[in-house]
Amino acid sequence: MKEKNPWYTPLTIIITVIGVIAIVALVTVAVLQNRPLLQKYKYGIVLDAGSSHTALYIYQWPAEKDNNTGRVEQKHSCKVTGKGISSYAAQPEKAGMSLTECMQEAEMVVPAKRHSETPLYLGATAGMRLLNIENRSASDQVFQAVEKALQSFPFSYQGARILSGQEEGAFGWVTVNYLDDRLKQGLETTGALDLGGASTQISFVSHDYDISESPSNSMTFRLYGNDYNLYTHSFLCYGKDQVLRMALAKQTQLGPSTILDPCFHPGYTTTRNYSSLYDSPCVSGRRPREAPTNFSHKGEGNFTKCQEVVKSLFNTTACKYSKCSFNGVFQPPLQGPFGAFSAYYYVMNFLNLTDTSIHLETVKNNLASYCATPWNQIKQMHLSNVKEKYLAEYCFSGTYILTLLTEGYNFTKETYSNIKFIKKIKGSDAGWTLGYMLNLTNMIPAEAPDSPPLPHAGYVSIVTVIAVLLFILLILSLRPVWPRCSKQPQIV
Ligand SMILES: Nc1ccn([C@@H]2O[C@H](COP(=O)(O)OP(=O)(O)OP(=O)(O)O)[C@@H](O)[C@H]2O)c(=O)n1
Ligand SMILES: [Ca+2]
Repeated sequence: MKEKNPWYTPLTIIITVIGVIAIVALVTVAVLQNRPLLQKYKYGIVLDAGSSHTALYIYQWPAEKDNNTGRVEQKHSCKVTGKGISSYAAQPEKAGMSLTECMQEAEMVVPAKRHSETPLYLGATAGMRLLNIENRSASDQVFQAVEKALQSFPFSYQGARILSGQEEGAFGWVTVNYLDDRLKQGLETTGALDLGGASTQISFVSHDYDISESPSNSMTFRLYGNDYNLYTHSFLCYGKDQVLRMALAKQTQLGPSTILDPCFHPGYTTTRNYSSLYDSPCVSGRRPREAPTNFSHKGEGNFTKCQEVVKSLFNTTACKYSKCSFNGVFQPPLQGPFGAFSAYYYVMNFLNLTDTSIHLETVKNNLASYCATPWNQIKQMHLSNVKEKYLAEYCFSGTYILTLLTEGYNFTKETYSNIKFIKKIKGSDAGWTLGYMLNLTNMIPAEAPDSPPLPHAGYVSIVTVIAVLLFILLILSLRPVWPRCSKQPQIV
């Protein structure tokens, strides 16, 4: 008699079909239930009203995660044409008008249905701090004009204000460490070095930092369940444009009609106006009594002499603390890696000196030979793609940066390589704006967010494996029944 295959019984077929359908249904439910929702974004806009220029940044993050784990990233940036808003002190309405083009761009970039819920902030830094010191009512008028302009756009306007130096430094630090994913993971943090046109900031976590020594330099944060005790300081007037004024003021102290400046290339010559040079609170006290209207500014191209001029702008003798950077400002021992951005990056990138693994002496030698290059030659090489104003100043700026880092902040030839000159981190610009927005929108929680114990893919795989195992078990448990019914020995 032909033996019937027990696997082909109707019962087995029915069980198999039902089992397969059940597994498919189970896995489909698991996949669909936990599938990330269709990516929808929310947006935030921050205007960085710096001393030299204004830039607009648009950030985006997944809509369903805005309160904790979602990654905020830079979606778009727009550089406002013209100078910083503080330069419009004499005609404030123009400060507002200058923002129009970038704001219109923002209207295009942010989807219309998100406009009304998109927060819009403007933060002003050292240029407005100086204007506020110099002429309070002019600074108020600039703000009024800017507010009026920003309110005419369909976003959720959240205000325009001057950031304190501490905020500027601390938010730059938050940005760098947020983008590097160091905060969420509780890793060692990166210090932040920001060099602007009118001020410069240094911020880092130092374990040897005793807050009580200088409470005004301390900022404490609790982020993702970790406590940070941040040291931060902003030096007003030590941004590269104001330092250049101070350097020129130092050299024109006696009111000569010609100065031979070691920080500019040999053959460089221009006429400058005494009044506009001294038109800043950073130098106004030094104006010579009997100065001619103009002076002739000629280059000499001598790095060593230039460094002496720059060094003379740092007071490194007076210090009432255990340790100081310069001008009597407390600074704990430097610690960890540092990211140096904004003008640090622009200048060192132009000079091809962003590689900090190169020995500091070699960096200085390269800069010295760049400074000694005749102005004509420099123009021939770069004028086609770099603005003449920037170009003329890179020797000075490079010298200032190296002097600030070594003589000011006390980086040594050994610790210089801890610095990385950076512009962007994972597509977002390094700067204070992202940290500012994250803080104002409470997007970094103080405590570590609860996350599901398993990632989505892991969950689906485990459900699938368990379902298949159960099914096999079911089949196997039925199996002993079949041979008994079909293979019964024949009793003769
Ligand atoms: N390609 C560029 C762009 C800018 N700069 C210089 O970099 C400085 C400005 O840096 P930035 O970070 O934009 O300063 P602000 O934010 O405008 O100034 P602050 O932060 O002090 O308010 C200015 O001296 C500008 O001349 C430069 O040398 N090369
Ligand atoms: Ca800046």
